[in-house]
Amino acid sequence: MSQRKPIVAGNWKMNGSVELVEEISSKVLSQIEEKASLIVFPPAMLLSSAIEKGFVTGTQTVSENNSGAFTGETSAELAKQLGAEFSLVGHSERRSLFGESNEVVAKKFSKAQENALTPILCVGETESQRESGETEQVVAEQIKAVIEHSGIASLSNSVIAYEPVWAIGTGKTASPEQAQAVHKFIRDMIAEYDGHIANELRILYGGSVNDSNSDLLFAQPDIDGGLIGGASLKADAFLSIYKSALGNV
Ligand SMILES: O=C(CO)COP(=O)(O)O
Repeated sequence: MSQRKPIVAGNWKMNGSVELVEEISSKVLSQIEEKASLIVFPPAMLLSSAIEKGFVTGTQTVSENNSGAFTGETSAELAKQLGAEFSLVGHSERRSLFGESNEVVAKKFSKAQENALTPILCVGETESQRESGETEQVVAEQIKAVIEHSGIASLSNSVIAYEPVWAIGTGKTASPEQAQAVHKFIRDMIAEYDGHIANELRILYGGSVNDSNSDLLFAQPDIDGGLIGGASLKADAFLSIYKSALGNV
């Protein structure tokens, strides 16, 4: 069991509604305890509603630019003004559907921090990369791109989410042992730069987490909570996953 405060984060992707913000807030917010954080990442259009209801929030991505002629982009500066506190960067859907390279993700990470948003850096391998034994190399490269761009100290004010691409939205969760092995690899890799940062860093697991597998996943020594997709859209399941995190501290 770690001293790190766990996080249960809900990535709504392009789902949800004003009604869902209301429903989840009314069922979940009264159950929040100091010892574990709950964060929601709604679509940008619902950010204000979620903040008004009292959620701790973040954006699902940020632009690597501050402002200007970038139609459709999400500004870290404006998100901060609205009251957002976090931003996902490098989610695998952004990498695969919107062509975000490790270098672009590193710029977004730094733009989030420049605007006092805490980045949650998403990393993870595809199924074919796992099958060919490249998991550690892929994850290491994704993290090293950020270290090269912003320095190792930048990780002290960030969170990492390990989300194997093959487990996202597929119902194929990584086993607690498989997830723990990669989380430990990430922590050990960062410890080679700075042991203190590695020890303090929260590393979340994401990929088909639900209220039946969250207990065992969160009990692993290097898993500090979860980044939840589909199950974060259902108030009861999301609450029960949050309670798994509470149960592990
Ligand atoms: O992508 C995810 C969270 O960012 C995981 O999604 P699922 O929980 O729906 O697999």
